[in-house]
Amino acid sequence: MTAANASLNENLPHFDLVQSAPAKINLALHVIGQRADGHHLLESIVTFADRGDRVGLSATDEDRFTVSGSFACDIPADGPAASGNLVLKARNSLRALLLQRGLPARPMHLHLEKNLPVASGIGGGSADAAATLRGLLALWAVPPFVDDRFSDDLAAVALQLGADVPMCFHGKPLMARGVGERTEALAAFPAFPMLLVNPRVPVSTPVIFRTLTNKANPSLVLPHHTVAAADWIGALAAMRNDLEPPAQALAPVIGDVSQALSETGARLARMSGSGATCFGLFSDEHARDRAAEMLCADHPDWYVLRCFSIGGDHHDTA
Ligand SMILES: C[C@](O)(CO)[C@H](O)COP(=O)(O)OP(=O)(O)OC[C@H]1O[C@@H](n2ccc(N)nc2=O)[C@H](O)[C@@H]1O
Ligand SMILES: Nc1ncnc2c1ncn2[C@@H]1O[C@H](COP(=O)(O)OP(=O)(O)OP(=O)(O)O)[C@@H](O)[C@H]1O
Repeated sequence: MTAANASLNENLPHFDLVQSAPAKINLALHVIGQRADGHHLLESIVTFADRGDRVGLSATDEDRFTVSGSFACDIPADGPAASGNLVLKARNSLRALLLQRGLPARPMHLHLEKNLPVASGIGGGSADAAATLRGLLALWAVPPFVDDRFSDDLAAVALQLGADVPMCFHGKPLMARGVGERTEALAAFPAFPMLLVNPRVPVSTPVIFRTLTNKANPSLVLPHHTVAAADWIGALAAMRNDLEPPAQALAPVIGDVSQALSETGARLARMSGSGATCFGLFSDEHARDRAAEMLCADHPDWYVLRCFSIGGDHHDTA
């Protein structure tokens, strides 16, 4: 398992290292089966926004955890509840893995800047966990090949933290399979001007999977040939998010969000993950910004984030 690059960030200047934890977007998500343990088998085209949460890390004498950001109030962060935070779960799991091998994992101050809405289908908690793993691997100076099994054990730790954590650890456009743990880079995948819109209704992932009735949908067909950036939108439009019907049944406003995105000029609008956030892909930045202004004026209570989706390592511009 290889991690996306670490990045220093000027807005959290007091930390030794700042890792970005970008929003994850399921551009298409097909549910094609179910395992005996109840987990669903998925095929998903996933990309990431250039915006998200941030995790600051600094070596210190005693472990600490602090939070800030617009959505800090919505996550477990204080007292015993804090141990349920995916940042601390990630730290504890990685530390246990290193200690098993006799490697040090010294105390750390971890700070989470929570900018993404919680339980919103854009993998905020998973992104935070993946960013924590990346940052700790760097600051704990874990040698790239601890032993033969380390990479497999690290992958297992990531998956145990959440089905979305392996893809967030990868951090670049990808095709995910299995329950989300098998990732394959989409190196030529384009970047798009994008809006993320959430009606501020939290949606529980387990509830959506539980209420899903159609568990054996047609497979996702990736284009065989190299697709020009602009043609990807057409290819994606022929795909689906199979979690959208159960999510809309639970939160009908998701349909309103998707429709509003289409009506304001999105070339493709769809729900991400288990909802309720919907993404809109736009032909250019101006069209995206006009749409954002209209959506904010018509729905002042919705969360609207202007961003770009990131492209693969070898992408052309859309
Ligand atoms: C909907 C997606 O976001 C798409 O990327 C993911 O499949 C969900 O990823 P996640 O939020 O990290 O999910 P987890 O925290 O691992 O799982 C929450 C619950 O969702 C259900 N779950 C999750 C993933 C999966 N492939 N099948 C499932 O049935 C299980 O009931 C599980 O207990
Ligand atoms: N750092 C964290 N950020 C967000 N949620 C967290 C965090 N730690 C624990 N949680 C808990 O995880 C649950 C899911 O939150 P999250 O925001 O990751 O959901 P999501 O965006 O729907 O994820 P996905 O797209 O992976 O299904 C919430 O109940 C929340 O309380």
